Amino acid sequence: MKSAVIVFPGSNCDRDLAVAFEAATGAKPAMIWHRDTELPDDIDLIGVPGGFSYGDYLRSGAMAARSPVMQAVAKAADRGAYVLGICNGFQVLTESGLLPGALLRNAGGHFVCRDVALTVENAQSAFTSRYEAGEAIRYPVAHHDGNYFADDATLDRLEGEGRVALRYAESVNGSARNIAGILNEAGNVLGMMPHPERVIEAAHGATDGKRLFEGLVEGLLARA
Ligand SMILES: NC(=O)CC[C@H](N)C(=O)O
Repeated sequence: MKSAVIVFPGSNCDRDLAVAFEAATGAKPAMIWHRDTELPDDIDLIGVPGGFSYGDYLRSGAMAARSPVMQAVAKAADRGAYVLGICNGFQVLTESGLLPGALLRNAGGHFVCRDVALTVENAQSAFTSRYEAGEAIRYPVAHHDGNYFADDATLDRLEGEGRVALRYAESVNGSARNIAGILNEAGNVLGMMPHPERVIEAAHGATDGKRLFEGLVEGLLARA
């Protein structure tokens, strides 16, 4: 099972994500610099981490989305590799067109940094298979651009196709329909603002995020 974490100038959650991938898969992920143009053909799992790529200049994730490596990420996603974008990673995935919509400035204009209550909406994706549908969980958030926006037709489609994976169970950032995480059409790309990699071991004070990574590994083993 091969995993990779993409590193942009300004990424700051790449190592946390690497620790989470290693704990779940049993092997260290390849750390891939954003200028690289290729990923191994047999890559199974790609993490697009949180942080402030390019200092959030222009729009969060906009410049990173144009990094050479993102074409390789899109190609890997096309052939079914799992792609997990967390926080800035979610912003990069919307900016690069792998996921619909956009992450706008938080309603209220403040950076929000705290644990939030979430509901698992779809427990059938590879990312959420270890949770129950409707389960209440808590992950931390830390962002200023987490206000998910899409037009009504796109939102209706996401809801209708079960592509809202996670929803805030409280008011956090003004996101349309309280959306915290969405899937692509094929279900192998997930973008989410909350940070599961920050709650995977007892020392973190909570372990709600652990099952997300375990579910992914289970999904990959089932495919093999
Ligand atoms: N923790 C993060 O990934 C921060 C994301 C992003 N740069 C924001 O603040 O909106």
